[in-house]
Amino acid sequence: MRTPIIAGNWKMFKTIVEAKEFAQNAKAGNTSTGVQKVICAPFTALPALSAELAGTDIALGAQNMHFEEQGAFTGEISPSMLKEIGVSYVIIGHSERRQYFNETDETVNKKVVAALKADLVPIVCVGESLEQREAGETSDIVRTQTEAAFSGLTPAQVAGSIIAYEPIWAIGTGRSSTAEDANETIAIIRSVIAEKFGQETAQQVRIQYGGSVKPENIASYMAQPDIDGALVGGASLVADSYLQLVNGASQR
Ligand SMILES: O=C[C@H](O)COP(=O)(O)O
Repeated sequence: MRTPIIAGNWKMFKTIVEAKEFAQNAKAGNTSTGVQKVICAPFTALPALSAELAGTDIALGAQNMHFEEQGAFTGEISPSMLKEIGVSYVIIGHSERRQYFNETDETVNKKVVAALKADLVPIVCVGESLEQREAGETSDIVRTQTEAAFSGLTPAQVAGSIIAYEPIWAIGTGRSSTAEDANETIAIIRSVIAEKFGQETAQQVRIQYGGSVKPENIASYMAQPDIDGALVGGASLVADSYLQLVNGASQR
């Protein structure tokens, strides 16, 4: 049985003061068990969150990192810098980074390799645009992105990673994929993992859905057999809403 995982992706929201306030509220209302909880915050808020959330079961994630350990890469953050401040997860290949910051399948792969080497759990994002969906290319796109992201890795490394299926047209739009459609594409991603790394790995790797997930619809996603949680943007910004998502996932 795969443990559900609810990861909040705050994107470029929250100052340190706002992040601390979230952490205090989340700690006060955090009663659910059986769900892995992760908050992926802006770099600047991570040290304060690390201190506030110490001793809780809410883990910290970053939203990006460089694949090199150090070097002349102005503005970048390395895997060990994240580890040093108590980060355990890192989102890699989010569609916003692919779209606005030149992230490619090749850099995604390098980052996944570097994250695992540094003992960070990568949350690898894949997903199609509306144009690609309407052209019937969804399964080809997620196949290509999944194969590329995990190229050269061992089955154990893949089993320990998280995949987030996020159809780009559903991100921040309020237009979520139906739970059935999301499950269908996630099952395709799982079958790609099975082909490349074996059935056992495919049954172990956790695959989230992301795109306009809210407390009101989380249960419908969690009721699907292949959906193991959610990567949530907007609805993870308020502690009460984030905890409701966690509660929804714990009732699976
Ligand atoms: O990483 C999270 C996703 O981009 C989803 O964002 P959203 O929940 O605001 O649609």
